[in-house]
Amino acid sequence: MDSDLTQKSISFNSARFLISASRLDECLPDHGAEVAFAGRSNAGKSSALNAITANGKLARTSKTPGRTRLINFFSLNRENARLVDLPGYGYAKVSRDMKDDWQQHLGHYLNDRRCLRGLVLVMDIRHPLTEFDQMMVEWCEHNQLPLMILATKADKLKFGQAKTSMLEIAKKLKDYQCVEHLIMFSSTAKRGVDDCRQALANWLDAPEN
Ligand SMILES: Nc1nc2c(ncn2[C@@H]2O[C@H](COP(=O)(O)OP(=O)(O)OP(=O)(O)O)[C@@H](O)[C@H]2O)c(=O)[nH]1
Ligand SMILES: [Mg+2]
Repeated sequence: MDSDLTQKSISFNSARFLISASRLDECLPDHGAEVAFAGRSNAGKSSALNAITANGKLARTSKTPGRTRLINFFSLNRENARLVDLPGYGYAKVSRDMKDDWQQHLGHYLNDRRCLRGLVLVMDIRHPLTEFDQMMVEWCEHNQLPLMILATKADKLKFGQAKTSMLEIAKKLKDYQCVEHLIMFSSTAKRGVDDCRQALANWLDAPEN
């Protein structure tokens, strides 16, 4: 029988917390399909995950940057399909050592995780494409990893301003093959959630390469 027909369609509402890891060797076995959420501290990664899974309590969010300090894994209704909330980068208030430590573990995860199917790069629509964001885009391009950009907190701008910002982001990214989706997003207003879910389901459904 065609295995695609036997696969359950992915339901994001069924997401559950699995484990937290501070290092690559604490992560779950590298099987199945994962999509990770990366971005600056306070950009809105955990909030985006909560909007996508329609579960406000799934990933912890905070007004204070640096809330997510571990790599958090969330299961979906399909065995071995997972969403991953990564610690934010660029948080200035932690010590240099701690910062290096995180970045190293993040680097290990991104470089070595074979089941990673795509990266969701979350950026505040009012401060898009920071230096670190650009590094992530370059990294995805270099590693041929599909990239989805969520320009979030769109509710903080008037619609016209948000549109202009999207056009500017699109212009800056037009030469990157890795950018598969650029979505105007708001966790608060639930904008872009359906488009994001659709794109995530396609990545998680794709056969292993
Ligand atoms: N208005 C508005 N606020 C948002 C939105 N998304 C997130 N926020 C707020 O932004 C702050 C940071 O959100 P988080 O989701 O915790 O950010 P994060 O990227 O996970 O941060 P770290 O875990 O520190 O890396 C919180 O106060 C959220 O309520 C949004 O779409 N609209
Ligand atoms: Mg977070």
